[in-house]
Amino acid sequence: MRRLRFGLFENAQANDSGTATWRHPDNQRVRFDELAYWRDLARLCEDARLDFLFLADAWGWADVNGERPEICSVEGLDLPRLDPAVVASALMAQTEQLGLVMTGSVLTEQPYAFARRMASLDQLSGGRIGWNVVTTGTAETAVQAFGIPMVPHDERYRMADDFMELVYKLWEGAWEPDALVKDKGGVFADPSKVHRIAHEGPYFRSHGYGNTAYSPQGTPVLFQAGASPAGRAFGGKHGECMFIGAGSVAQLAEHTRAIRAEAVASGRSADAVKIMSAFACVVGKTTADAERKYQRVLDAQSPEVAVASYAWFTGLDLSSYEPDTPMTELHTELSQTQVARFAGLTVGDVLKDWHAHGVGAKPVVGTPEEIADRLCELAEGADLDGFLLSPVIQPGSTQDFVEHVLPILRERGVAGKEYEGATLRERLLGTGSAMLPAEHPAAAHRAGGLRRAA
Ligand SMILES: Cc1cc2nc3c(=O)[nH]c(=O)nc-3n(C[C@H](O)[C@H](O)[C@H](O)COP(=O)(O)O)c2cc1C
Repeated sequence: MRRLRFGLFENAQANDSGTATWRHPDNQRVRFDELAYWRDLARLCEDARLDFLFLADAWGWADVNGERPEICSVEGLDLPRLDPAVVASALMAQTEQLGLVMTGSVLTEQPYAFARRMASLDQLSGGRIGWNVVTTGTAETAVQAFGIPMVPHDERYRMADDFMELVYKLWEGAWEPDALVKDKGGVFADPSKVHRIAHEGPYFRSHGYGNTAYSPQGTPVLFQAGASPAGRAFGGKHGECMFIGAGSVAQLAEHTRAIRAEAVASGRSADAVKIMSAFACVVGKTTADAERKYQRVLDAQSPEVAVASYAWFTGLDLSSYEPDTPMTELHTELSQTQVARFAGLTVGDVLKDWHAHGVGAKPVVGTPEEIADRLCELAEGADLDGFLLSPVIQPGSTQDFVEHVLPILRERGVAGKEYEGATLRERLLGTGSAMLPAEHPAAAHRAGGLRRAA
């Protein structure tokens, strides 16, 4: 079996994934607004040699009939949060090798400013930055906050394509990697390696010079998690690493086949995209012990969050439908995945279940051996390249995984013991280069001879 990659899913807010676990006595997530919480967590990841810490993000909030329900404040469901770029920036100083991946939205960001922010992070971290490209699941409320028009689901992916082309020009084409000479007796930068860029796209335009020079990776490692047909096509074209939700071997295998087929359709090789599934687990000394531990997590959560939480991700108010309405009758311009995954169920079923794990799936609950077995079964059966550990509570879930499950995976030779490669791209993609490979669409925007040499 191939060597698997591991990342930790995080979110700079008190709760995660549409659940409200903050009341659990051992859950430290409620300290998301303290630097010490993030420092300790990042060091835990780095000491365990996890490949990266991922900071998810959302701009929007839950909206039911034009109002943010009170339960959202009572349970800290959707807001408040911190900016992931600021958290990543703080954490690069607390770590030396850990990859730092953050979500950034093509709907709300300005590409020129965003390109500079990411290049700055990549520069100062020595090439440890990844960007999870999202079109924003919570778009309907986010656009109100930004005072911009709503863009329908599939069009947001066309907008994303345009955004990518512009940031590729800035990251790959504006400054050549060896443009900075810094020779005090000669030149600071070689003018022949600094290029004017021009972009006149359907959504974005920019003319002029890049505000930052070529960073260690040029383009940060590109992550993507769209699961709708438009999302998969976008991921197959641009993504280097795709996140998929948790599921059965058959469900995950269907996802990986579709994503790899999209990569091939975009002229890339099937394994150019590394696919990581979200994975939550509750570890116990015995299966019964783990079940008890999980029950305490469930008991800490209020079922009242379900309506608001589902509306946050989909804009749909499930309380306004008859409970026996089939989920297939519902449509959203927000996260279509969160409707499609419940195809065989009714509105009532989803309302009963959603508060327990929100966008996530039920965790694997068991002994370290049972969890390691399940991870191996999923990876092998569904052609996965790794897992994104989704903690149930923090830092307990991460500690349990690192102390009890990871050593078993190492013994089996499926998890690495040391970081290999200096940059996040070299480590995750095994490309032997910090730069994107020549077959990736970004490489077409590279300036001069570097494009051919890549
Ligand atoms: C592991 C994982 C992490 C995700 N992180 C984010 C995130 O941080 N922000 C966000 O808006 N959507 C996030 N998503 C959702 C997707 O990126 C995508 O926006 C959503 O599924 C809607 O697009 P779709 O209809 O194409 O699936 C995540 C999905 C998965 C599986």
